[in-house]
Amino acid sequence: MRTAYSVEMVRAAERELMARLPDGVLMQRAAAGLAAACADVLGRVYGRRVVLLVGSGDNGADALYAGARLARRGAGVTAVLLAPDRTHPEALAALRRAGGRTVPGADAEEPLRRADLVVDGIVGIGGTGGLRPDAAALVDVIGETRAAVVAVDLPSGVEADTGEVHGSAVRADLTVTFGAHKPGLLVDPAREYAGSVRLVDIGLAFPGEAELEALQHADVARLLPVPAAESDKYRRGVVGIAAGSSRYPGAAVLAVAGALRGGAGAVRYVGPAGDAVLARFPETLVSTGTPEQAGRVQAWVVGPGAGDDADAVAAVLGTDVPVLVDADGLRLADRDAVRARRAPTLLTPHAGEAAALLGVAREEVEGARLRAVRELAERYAATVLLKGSTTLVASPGDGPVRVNPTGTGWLATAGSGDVLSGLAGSLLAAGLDALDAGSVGAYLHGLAGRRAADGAPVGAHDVAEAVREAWRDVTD
Ligand SMILES: NC(=O)C1=CN([C@@H]2O[C@H](COP(=O)(O)OP(=O)(O)OC[C@H]3O[C@@H](n4cnc5c(N)ncnc54)[C@H](OP(=O)(O)O)[C@@H]3O)[C@@H](O)[C@H]2O)[C@@H](O)CC1
Ligand SMILES: [K+]
Repeated sequence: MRTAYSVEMVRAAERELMARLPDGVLMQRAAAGLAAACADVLGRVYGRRVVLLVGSGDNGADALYAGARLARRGAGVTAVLLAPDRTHPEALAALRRAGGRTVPGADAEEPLRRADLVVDGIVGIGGTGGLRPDAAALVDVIGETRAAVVAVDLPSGVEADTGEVHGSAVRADLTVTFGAHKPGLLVDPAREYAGSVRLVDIGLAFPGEAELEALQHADVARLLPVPAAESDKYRRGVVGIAAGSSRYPGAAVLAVAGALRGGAGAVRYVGPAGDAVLARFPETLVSTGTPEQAGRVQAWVVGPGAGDDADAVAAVLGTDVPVLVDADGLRLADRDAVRARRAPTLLTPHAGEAAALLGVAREEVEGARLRAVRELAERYAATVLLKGSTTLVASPGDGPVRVNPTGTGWLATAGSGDVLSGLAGSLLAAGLDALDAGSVGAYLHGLAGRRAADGAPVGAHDVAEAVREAWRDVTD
């Protein structure tokens, strides 16, 4: 499991460790890791031109100490001091001893334009709000150069705890982060500014819960249902799909396609698209009538392509088995009925649907995904999977939010969400709890999207087909 910790927890871990170590040890560990990463980016250090952007805090000090290491290996290092009077004195002295030179912020443009590498030490976890104007002006210049950009701890200007970006921020090729990932490094839009992320272990220990968790192959393999020798379809779980309409029969087919690959023992379909479903998947148990009249089901998926069938949504919410609500179902679901449920409920909105549920603009959700997903989970007293450029899954309360690491832009294709709802619903029927079903479903779905795309556009149907390949990848 990969984890990310809030600034508050990183600070607490830092205090605890610093109390037991001589002064400056942590910063030297950070600087050594940072310098090594910069050397990797440069390939050859000797003779290369490195510009450090140095703010007034310890983030700038890390940059200075790493710059000193690079200067000792023959790089030409120039430090741009944004706050010359408040620069970390020892770190500055170390850079000067190593032969580095300094310039004030006003003279940054010329060295920046000639740089091979820019090290962003403007601000780290101590930053709040967007960058100040002098720092923001430098960011604009970096954007015009060919230099590689390495961010220290975080790209300056992004919010460490939320992944929000207010105003301009540094766009890095690589972010070297210390002690733990910060939430912003894993959540868009900030994640996109971070480039690739390298974690330098400086010895911090975290007794409490993480803010974010990202499943890895081994975690998913552990959670995936495996049929036992004596399994029958009911023990493996039957998932009911109440989806599709005469206008959107395809949504039903795709949800069933996902459900068949999710590990349930059987898929039951209820709705007006039974013929289309059977034509494609003869193994489906199709019933006409309402969800209450269908046979035994261990979890329901309701909503994809459902049009205005509010009765089906209400009927499914009234059952005492786990329920996944997606697409039209989200609009039709009564909030109090969701809140009143005792069995697990998983809502799977994309940003537009989440915005409608929260009564805000879509951009607001996209700019603050973590906040939006937690807020929805509280309001609905349900687990919420927020789809998009970073898919997040949150249950009510303060526990860690799951962030999906396998997403790909290729999944932004019509019907892809229907496949995910079937897949995650199937995992619910197989006995996973809502947080696990949502995050394992998103993981497999993302991997399947990558597998199916392999660098070229895909349709949702291809993604469903590739889920088995993804499953094998994970359990291999
Ligand atoms: N945690 C650890 O274990 C370790 C942490 N380490 C390192 O320490 C870093 C944290 O250092 P930190 O606490 O000194 O804060 P930091 O990020 O440098 O920023 C504070 C300065 O920035 C300024 N400033 C604020 N907002 C701003 C803005 N929007 N735009 C521009 N400027 C802004 C603010 O100025 P002021 O408000 O005072 O004018 C203040 O002086 C951390 O990220 C990591 O790199 C490692 O060395 C080793 C172990
Ligand atoms: K930084």
